[in-house]
Amino acid sequence: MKLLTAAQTRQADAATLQDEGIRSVALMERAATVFTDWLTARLAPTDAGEILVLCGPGNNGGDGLVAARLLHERGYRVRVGLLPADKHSADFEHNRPRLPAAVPVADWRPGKLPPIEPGTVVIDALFGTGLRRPLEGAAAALVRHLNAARARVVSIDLPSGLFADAPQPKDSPVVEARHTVTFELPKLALLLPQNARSVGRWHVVPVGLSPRFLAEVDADMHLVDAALLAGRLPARPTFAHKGTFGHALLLAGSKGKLGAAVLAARSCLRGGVGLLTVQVPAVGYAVLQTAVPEAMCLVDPEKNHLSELPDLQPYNAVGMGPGIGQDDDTRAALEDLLGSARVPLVLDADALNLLGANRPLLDLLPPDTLLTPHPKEFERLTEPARDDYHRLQLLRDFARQYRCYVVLKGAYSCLAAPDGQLYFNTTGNPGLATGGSGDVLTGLCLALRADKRLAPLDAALLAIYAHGRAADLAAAHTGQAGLIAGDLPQYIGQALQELTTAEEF
Ligand SMILES: NC(=O)C1=CN([C@@H]2O[C@H](COP(=O)(O)OP(=O)(O)OC[C@H]3O[C@@H](n4cnc5c(N)ncnc54)[C@H](O)[C@@H]3O)[C@@H](O)[C@H]2O)[C@@H](O)CC1
Ligand SMILES: Nc1ncnc2c1ncn2[C@@H]1O[C@H](COP(=O)(O)OP(=O)(O)O)[C@@H](O)[C@H]1O
Ligand SMILES: [K+]
Repeated sequence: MKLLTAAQTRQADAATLQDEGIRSVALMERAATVFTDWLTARLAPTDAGEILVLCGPGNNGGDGLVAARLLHERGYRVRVGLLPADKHSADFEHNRPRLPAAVPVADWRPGKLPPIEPGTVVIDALFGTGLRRPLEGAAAALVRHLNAARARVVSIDLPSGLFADAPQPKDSPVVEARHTVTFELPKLALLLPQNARSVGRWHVVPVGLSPRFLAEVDADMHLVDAALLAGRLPARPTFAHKGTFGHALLLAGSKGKLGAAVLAARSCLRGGVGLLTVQVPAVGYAVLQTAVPEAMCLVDPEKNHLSELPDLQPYNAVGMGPGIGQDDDTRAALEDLLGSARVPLVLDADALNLLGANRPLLDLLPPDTLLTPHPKEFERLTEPARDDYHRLQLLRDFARQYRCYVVLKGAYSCLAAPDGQLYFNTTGNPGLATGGSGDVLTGLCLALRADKRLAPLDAALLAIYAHGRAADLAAAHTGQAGLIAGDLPQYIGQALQELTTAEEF
């Protein structure tokens, strides 16, 4: 699925009107109806009390007016507060007189803002994708007043005050919603940690935007969902043998961090690799052979840390990083790997920290290398980001400059491709916020990069999605708090199976 900018969202609206030959008030009616359906499915009239609908001057306010009318018709008690404005959109003007007389309407002016009782259900229809500048004056006063009340706020399309795809100044107010019900596609703003307090939980409701436009529009941001991945993971052929899926080499572990090697190795195997060899420092030999008997084990000459590479000739992909520490010898081995590898690389954790501490090594990164930093590791590779939007820009620039794939990990992990496209993952849950879950991702990335049938982009997309999906499957049994990284590998097979393309008839 594509992610649209605010400008593209406006174009999508216009294309929908044109393709369907309808007027914009009809689309507004449709949007407000699906919003109202969403709300009434979750909130009975008896639990709602009197719902307050706060309307701005544009089409977001128009949606609010229609929702107020529909809620009244469905037996809810409703009142409307209007933000005073010199000018209103045509569709707002169209719907203002259609409010039933039984719905009280008042202008909500600064200095005379009525109290909002705690627990009141408030529909925030002040501003949506048409916000042009940060809120100030009457709008800012109203939003501050609303945020001070401990209301149950549901925002239509976007929390008012938030730009759909750009940061706002820190001191400009934004509605703090419990739920944001957004139309057709999520907006970038909903995916970023810095907006979590405003967005609450977000939900997408369909308004039937032009499928033609959505197929044709040239987006540079995408959501990684099952539809995007359809057809990217071929079934295992009947006469497959272990060579079909590649031989991976994993360089992982140091004294006290052998667990990272074990987790990544198990994950790589569950990811479907044909053969796996793990090189660990001597201290890890018995650990690896016992914990992961399916993997072959090479022993580094050093006892406690990695110091050199084996002959790379047999391998189809090499992964390095989980638990390796940052010894000078290990840095030398990484440098050797960057200089000599002729197969896909996956770099994570301390391999990234070593790159960050030795920036000239970045120029040795082979094209199509897959890096999986969390935000702190990414900062070490680049620079501190001013905000989440700036971090995405740095991510995009980095992937372009080094022609590599970079997964910025977290909720809605973002993969940047060498062509500057961004892909936001939709699977996973906060149960993944536990030590070792990143090591599991590394192992899975390595397995899919070793599979010669997969393009680099597809391998990376499949890995981040299946990793999160495995966590969702695991959490159904363990709960989020009880989820540990060691639970994840056993669900990777199911996660991948769900994505596997059935053989065509
Ligand atoms: N255009 C369409 O066909 C549809 C639009 N929809 C709704 O329309 C919204 C977008 O509507 P609009 O484009 O009218 O935009 P908004 O309603 O989000 O805001 C635009 C209005 O606010 C004013 N404004 C912008 N920034 C301001 C600021 N900082 N301070 C004070 N006033 C400010 C503008 O002058 C304009 O009157 C969407 O978010 C969605 O809720 C839905 O009805 C679906 C269909
Ligand atoms: N709140 C969250 N929601 C979804 N995924 C998350 C969340 N927190 C962490 N993750 C995922 O968990 C993994 C954590 O990786 P990382 O920070 O490297 O952990 P570690 O170093 O302990 O292995 C990443 O894949 C990240 O996307
Ligand atoms: K809104």
